[in-house]
Amino acid sequence: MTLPPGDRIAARRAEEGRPVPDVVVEPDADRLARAVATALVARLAAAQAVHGTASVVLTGGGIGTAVLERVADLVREPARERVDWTAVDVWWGDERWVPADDDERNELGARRALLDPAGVPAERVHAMPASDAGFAEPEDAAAWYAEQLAAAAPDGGSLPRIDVLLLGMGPEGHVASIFPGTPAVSDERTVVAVRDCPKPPPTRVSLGFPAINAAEEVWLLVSGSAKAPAVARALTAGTTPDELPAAGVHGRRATRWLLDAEAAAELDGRS
Ligand SMILES: O=C1O[C@H](COP(=O)(O)O)[C@@H](O)[C@H](O)[C@H]1O
Repeated sequence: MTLPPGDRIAARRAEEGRPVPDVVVEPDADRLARAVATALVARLAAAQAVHGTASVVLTGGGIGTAVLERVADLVREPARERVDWTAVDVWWGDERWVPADDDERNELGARRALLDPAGVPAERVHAMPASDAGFAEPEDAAAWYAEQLAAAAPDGGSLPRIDVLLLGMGPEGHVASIFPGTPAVSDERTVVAVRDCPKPPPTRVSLGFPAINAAEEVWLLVSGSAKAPAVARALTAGTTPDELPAAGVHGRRATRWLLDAEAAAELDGRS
C-alpha cells in the first residue's frame, strides 16, 4: 500500500517515537506573527495554570522578533492578556558572540520588542553571555550557560522544563546556530560554541540538539519564499540533520511548523 505523503511522514515520526509535526499556514508574515503571538500567550498561560511558572526559549531573526512585538501588543491589551510576566523564565536558543550593546544581539532585540515592555524581572531573563561579559572564549560562555540551565533543572538534571522553544530557520535549514555540515550537528552537549558560521557574525553560542529536543514543544517559525525549499526538505522523510538541521528538531510533546503561505509553497511535493 502506498501512503499519501502526509501519512508517510506520520508513520516515520511514529517509528522514531517523535510527535508527528503539526503544520499551520497563515496567509502572510504579519498574520503569522499575530497568530503565533496569540498561541504563545495561551501556551504560557496554560503552563502557569499548571506549574505556577512558564518557561520559553526565544529565537532571533525577522519573524521571531516580529512575534515578540505582537506579544507586546497583547500585553498592552489587559483584557486579552493572561500571562504573569513576572513568572516567565526566558532563555535563548542562540546568541551572537558580539558586545552586549551590539544590535546583532538576539537578546537586545528581544528586550526591546517584549521583555522590557512586559516587565520580565531581571532574574528570570537568562541571556547567553556577550563577548564583553568577561569570558575569554565562546566555549567558556557555552559551558557557563550549560551550568545555568543545569542549575534551573529539577532533581539534578541538566535542563529545566521548557514549555515552548521557538526557532527560526535559515534558507539553508539552520536552526538556532546549528548550521548544515558543522560539528554542532553531532555535538552531544546542551550548549555549544559555534565558529566560522556561514552567516555573519561568524562566532556564536547555541543550544545543541539535546537541549532543543528536550523542550515540551518546539515551534519553528518560518516566513518568506526563500525558505520554501528548506521547509519542504525538512518535512521530507529521509532528510538528515547534517544536511538540514531543521529536519532534526522535535519537541517531547509537540513539534509545530508555523509558516506563512510563501514558506509553505513547496510543501505539496514532500514525501
Ligand atoms: O542567525 C540567525 O538566524 C535565524 C533565522 O533568522 P531569520 O532572520 O532568517 O528569520 C534565527 O532563528 C537565529 O536565532 C539567528 O541567530
